[in-house]
Amino acid sequence: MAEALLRAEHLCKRFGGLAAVSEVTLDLHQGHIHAVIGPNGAGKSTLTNLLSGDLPPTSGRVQLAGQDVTGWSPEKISRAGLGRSYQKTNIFLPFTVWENVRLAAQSRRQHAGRWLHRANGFADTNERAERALELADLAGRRNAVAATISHGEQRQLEIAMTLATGPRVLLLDEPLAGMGSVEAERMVQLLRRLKSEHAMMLVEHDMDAVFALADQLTVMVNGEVIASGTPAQIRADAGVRAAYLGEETH
Ligand SMILES: Nc1ncnc2c1ncn2[C@@H]1O[C@H](COP(=O)(O)OP(=O)(O)OP(=O)(O)O)[C@@H](O)[C@H]1O
Repeated sequence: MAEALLRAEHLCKRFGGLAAVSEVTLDLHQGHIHAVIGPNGAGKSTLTNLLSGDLPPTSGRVQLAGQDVTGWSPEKISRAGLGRSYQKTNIFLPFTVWENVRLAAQSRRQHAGRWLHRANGFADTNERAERALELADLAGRRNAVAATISHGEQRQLEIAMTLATGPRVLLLDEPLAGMGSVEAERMVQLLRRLKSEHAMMLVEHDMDAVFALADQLTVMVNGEVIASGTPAQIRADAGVRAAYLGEETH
């Protein structure tokens, strides 16, 4: 397999006496979805925050496309190619779908200051926003005010805003949360479409979606990885069934 686009090595995060993330090592590869699952409080959100730069690790390293990005700010990590969607929405509700995506695309251009570069920068930004809108299947809703679109469409918009920053690595935090079955299926199709061009980490509680999408799963319990492997390996893992999956795999 080609070199990982993102690599976490021996990541640890302590909050006082609590080890929220302990010695987590994982790789994300282009064209693969790596799902991270585990019960509430397992450390999945903390791990996501460590990879995106929202939290500094207590120890361990994060490499993005071969570069050590440990301790970098979220903005710098975003410019280096990592896109993250949040559980709590970043959408500006009074703005249209297009305005939200355009603003997200523009956030990548804050260092392109010189007037000579402006015209090109403007075209690039619009192009990236347009492509993100299409990838997220929202082109037909571009003029709708964000507050008026459905919950499922708002989650699509959040993905579109992440895509507009031009990431190679996507960290998706519960993209199916609160969705009905039709919306969930649409999101599963969307994530499938995004897979070939990105390395993706998916944190998700919907096990049907996880097992439908993931190429690899890492299972966390109490901050530790208790298993990592293909969906078939994880389904068959006695430790995982006992600790977490048991009831859902009957
Ligand atoms: N800022 C913080 N300060 C102190 N403890 C924290 C902080 N953030 C998370 N924790 C604790 O770290 C542990 C892991 O939490 P985390 O939110 O990462 O779990 P999770 O797997 O994402 O859970 P969920 O599925 O409910 O979102 C929990 O015990 C939580 O209470």
